[in-house]
Amino acid sequence: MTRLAVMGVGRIGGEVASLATLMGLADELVLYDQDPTFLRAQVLDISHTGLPVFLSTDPSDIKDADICVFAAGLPRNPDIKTRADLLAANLPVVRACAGLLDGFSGILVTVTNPMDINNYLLHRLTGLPRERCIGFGGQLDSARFALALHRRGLNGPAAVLGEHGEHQVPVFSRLKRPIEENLRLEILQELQGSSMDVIKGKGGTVFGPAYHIITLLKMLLSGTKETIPCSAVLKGEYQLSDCSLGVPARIGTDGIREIVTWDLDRWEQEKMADAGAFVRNLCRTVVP
Ligand SMILES: NC(=O)C1=CN([C@@H]2O[C@H](COP(=O)(O)OP(=O)(O)OC[C@H]3O[C@@H](n4cnc5c(N)ncnc54)[C@H](O)[C@@H]3O)[C@@H](O)[C@H]2O)C=CC1
Ligand SMILES: O=C([O-])CC(=O)C(=O)O
Repeated sequence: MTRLAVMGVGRIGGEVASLATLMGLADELVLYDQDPTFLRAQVLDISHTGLPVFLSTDPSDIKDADICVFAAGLPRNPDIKTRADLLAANLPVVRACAGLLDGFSGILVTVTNPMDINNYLLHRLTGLPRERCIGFGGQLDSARFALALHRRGLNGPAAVLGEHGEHQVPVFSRLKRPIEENLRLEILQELQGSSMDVIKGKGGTVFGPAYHIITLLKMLLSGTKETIPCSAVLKGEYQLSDCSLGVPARIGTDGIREIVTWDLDRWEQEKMADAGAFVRNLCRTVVP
């Protein structure tokens, strides 16, 4: 029996709950949202698939979930420039929802922006071990990076580390040929703006994130031990601590099995250090 909880069943949470049902990933879904009318509508809509999934809206069922996807809170609109600008608005949401995770011992997948800071905050507020707190965003950024490379006729493993935000760190040193600084900066700038193009056009990103969240859930449920970029609470890895940041991590049924150390080049090391400093400073403002 697999129980999946989704907190915040809007654009992202709703799509994940729907896809998980369609793909038969969970036997039980616990859905939670602050808007009871909307929550009821989402539950009814999923139930009308007729698929054999037990649906609960009782928040006390969240604590027994195997995995909880946290997607509650405000998304960006074209007036909100960076994901970090959502921190103040989503802080009360994270604090309120952390209370519902009392006694939860499954794996928490944090999606709500600013995701890295929220993942760290939820780790601290819930006391969940860091291996069970996975911040989602690196897979999505990496897919966008792969597209940017492909458009330029470049190939190779595309991975983005660092912040899920302005301080993202595309890893160029693992590509087949050296990439000079100007092109790196051009691609970085393109990646920084890629989700805003979707937000401006349709109100928010959904298909891309939902696909990669589902892929992550499948990894967690099957234990394939793949290495993916995701945000992890760091204790000295990449010379960083007291924050959560995008790093390569081997995933298994218990969450993060190992944070993998890649040899980054000087440009990437500097960008990682900048990302770490930026996220750590924000973490300090929210963690007592
Ligand atoms: N990490 C990533 O790669 C991505 C992160 N995001 C982030 O995910 C979050 C959700 O985005 P969307 O689904 O597009 O937003 P949305 O507005 O469609 O859905 C958010 C849901 O959260 C609910 N909510 C708000 N406050 C709540 C509370 N205190 N308790 C329970 N539910 C609450 C709302 O009622 C709403 O249904 C945003 O912060 C967005 O920036 C979105 C896409 C990708
Ligand atoms: O950009 C945003 O606000 C939503 C998000 O995190 C993404 O799609 O990567």
